[in-house]
Amino acid sequence: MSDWAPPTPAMPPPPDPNAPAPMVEVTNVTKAFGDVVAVSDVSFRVGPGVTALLGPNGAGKSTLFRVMCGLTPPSQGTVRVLGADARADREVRGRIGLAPQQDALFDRLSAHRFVEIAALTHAVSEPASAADRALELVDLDPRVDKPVGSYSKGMRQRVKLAAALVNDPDVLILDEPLTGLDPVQRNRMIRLFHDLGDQGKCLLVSSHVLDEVARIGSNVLVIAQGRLAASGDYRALRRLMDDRPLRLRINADRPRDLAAALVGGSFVDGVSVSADEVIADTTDIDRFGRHVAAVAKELDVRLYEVQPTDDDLESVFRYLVERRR
Ligand SMILES: Nc1ncnc2c1ncn2[C@@H]1O[C@H](COP(=O)(O)OP(=O)(O)OP(=O)(O)O)[C@@H](O)[C@H]1O
Repeated sequence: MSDWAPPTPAMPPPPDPNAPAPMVEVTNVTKAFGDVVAVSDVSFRVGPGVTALLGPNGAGKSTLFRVMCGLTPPSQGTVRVLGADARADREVRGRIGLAPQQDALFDRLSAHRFVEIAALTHAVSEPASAADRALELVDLDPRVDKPVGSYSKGMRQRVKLAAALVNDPDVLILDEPLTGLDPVQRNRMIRLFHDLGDQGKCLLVSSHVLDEVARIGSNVLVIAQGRLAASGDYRALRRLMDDRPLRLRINADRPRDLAAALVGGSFVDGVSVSADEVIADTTDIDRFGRHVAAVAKELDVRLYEVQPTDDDLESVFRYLVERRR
């Protein structure tokens, strides 16, 4: 998954015989809760390194992660982690580390005890020293004996990550691990992800923040409304997003005159007008902006504001989902 790839169709493409074996392989996975389809026909493969799973709240990221870890069965489709079905294969389950989104820590325990318990559940030998090492990896002092209930949000995130790391897993599934971290902690954490990826581990890291994703990893899976909306290299994805149609709101003193002059003009895909504004669609924002300014000058129309109406992340996701249909 190093280059831009169109979204995976219902049938995944045949595997490249020269590609390394995927560490996680999700094939046509659907997960429904009654009438709610949380994940819909998602397919992808990932290998070693860091892959970001980007999607707005409610997109299905946590559900997909839970299915991948074998915590809940898919309604349809298959998941293979390290070549096996995590639900059926105990050994493989032990090679997956999950840091869930929920802040499910036992508040009265110390961080060390919490992580040590995680080590015990994985039957790690010498759980106390494994907990020391995992806490040190995430920059927490294992000797601190305070209850985790007194920790900051960022520290609690790191305790969860230490618990996920304690059995030295090959596959790490991290659900919104950067939430609540300050910029310094965030940078350290991202560096740690890359170090682990460089060691050959497979990390899947979810986020709903587009700009954060660029730093998490160059490989990105975008999930929206339960579907895989796009996958591939972050820069290609960003270009695709930048090329998407934009809807602009133009406030001017004579909107009707301006709209009439814009209809059919260069870089204008559509125009509508109301009492006090023009709404215009374009796929070339820079040239469109220059065109509007030139037209307004020619007509002696006063421009107050030219603003995207839908330049938010939700619209990006909508666009990506719609172009798949
Ligand atoms: N156990 C469940 N029962 C019913 N519906 C569920 C269940 N778990 C998730 N859903 C629904 O599935 C959809 C996807 O939720 P999910 O938590 O996977 O999304 P997400 O991308 O992780 O978002 P968030 O970051 O807000 O948790 C949502 O509509 C959610 O309400």
